[in-house]
Amino acid sequence: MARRAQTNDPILEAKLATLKAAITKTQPFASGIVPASTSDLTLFYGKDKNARRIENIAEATAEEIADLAAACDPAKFGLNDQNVLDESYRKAGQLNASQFCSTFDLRNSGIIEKVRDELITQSGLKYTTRAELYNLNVYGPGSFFKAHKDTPRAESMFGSLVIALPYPHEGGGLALRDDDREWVFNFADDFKDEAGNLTIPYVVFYSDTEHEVLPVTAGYRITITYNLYRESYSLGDPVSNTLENFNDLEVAFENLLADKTFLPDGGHLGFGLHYQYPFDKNDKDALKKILNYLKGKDAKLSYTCDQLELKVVPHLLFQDGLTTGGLWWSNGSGAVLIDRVPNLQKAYIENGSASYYFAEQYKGKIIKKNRDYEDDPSTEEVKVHWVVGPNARTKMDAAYTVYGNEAATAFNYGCVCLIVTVPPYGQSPRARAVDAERPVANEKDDEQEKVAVDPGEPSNS
Ligand SMILES: O=C(O)CCC(=O)C(=O)O
Ligand SMILES: [Fe+2]
Repeated sequence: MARRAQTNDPILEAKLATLKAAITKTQPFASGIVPASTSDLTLFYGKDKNARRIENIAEATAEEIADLAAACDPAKFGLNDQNVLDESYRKAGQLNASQFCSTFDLRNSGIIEKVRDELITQSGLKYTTRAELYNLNVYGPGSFFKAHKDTPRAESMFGSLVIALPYPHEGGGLALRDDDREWVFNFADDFKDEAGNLTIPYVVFYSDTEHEVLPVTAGYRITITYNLYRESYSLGDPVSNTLENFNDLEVAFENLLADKTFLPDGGHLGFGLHYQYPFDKNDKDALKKILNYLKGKDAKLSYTCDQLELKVVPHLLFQDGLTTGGLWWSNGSGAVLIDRVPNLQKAYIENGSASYYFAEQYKGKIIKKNRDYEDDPSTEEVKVHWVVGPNARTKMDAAYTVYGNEAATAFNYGCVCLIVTVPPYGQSPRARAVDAERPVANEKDDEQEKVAVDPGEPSNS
């Protein structure tokens, strides 16, 4: 059978584009400076009973800093599930949380409130943050840490915080990258405020944001890192609704739902998520839980769907012809969405199709038939209209090969799509027309959905 032509309906495409345009860019970080009094700047460190003490790091002598640098271990990094020492990738000294103590008082510094205001509530979320002390890093001349993401240590880990102790150095910018955007923070420029008072600069970012420490050219760059965990959670902080542009997406959705020519028989909208999410590889229900800890604009999308009572289900996308967890899936360009975390250890398909395997084993939805199985009538193809097409982040192989700051253990970043179900026009008045009642609850069960047969193909965007 000839390949069916893709249903490229320019009017529909234009409508989907209005939704995409309303998903505004958000920053993956918050940054600033906090005042530092001399009582914040004492550092104790050591690996034996005789800990050393630097009274005021800002005034430390060269000997004191040399002694600190000598006490550090060479920092490793995580390549998949191994901790690797490779000074062409990461060259720095490190002490772990049991080997140093700083008098800097994070809890009273105001940084946690900044995280709340700038990273959490702006997405329509509300949760408290627990910060766990992680490492002290000492970068002397020639030290650096190449591009990586921070290894998630739990499902609830969302952020990484770096503070810099005010010791002079040159170079060593912290670069953050998000798609085609890059920000570089030179902490050494921020050790004093305009009035000349000592300050501590910080950057807090979603841990899956690619970042890099550029080479230090002089002096010592001394940072303390913390892992940030989400503690209690609830949707919809009213504060966020007052933010500019916050409702753009809701309005765009409402306009489409009120338009009777927009998917009159209902359908599925696909959104490749912008961020990656840690989930427990051994918890098959882990995927559903990510709705509780989305970040930035992903959280805003789910919040908006919740407001409109649209059903949202997280899925993983597998495509044929990709390596996944070291396995090579067959060619044939099929694609499948599954709504649970598969056991990749068990999944070995020598000559078959990954999409068919996942469809069968995990009740996946084939969104594009493998060429070799095209005539197989047993499988329906589900049409997904991609608002934000699956991208590099949405591919599972990206999730299973990771440069992290520590070896991955039980948690992996997953690349997740949200599939939003649009009810047929007139069937769900709350969803389809702004001021009507809505009959169906926004259930998040794992039942297979009944879907229309319609050929489809994910598009890259
Ligand atoms: O020292 C820094 O600025 C960041 C260190 C880092 O990225 C890490 O420890 O994972
Ligand atoms: Fe890092």
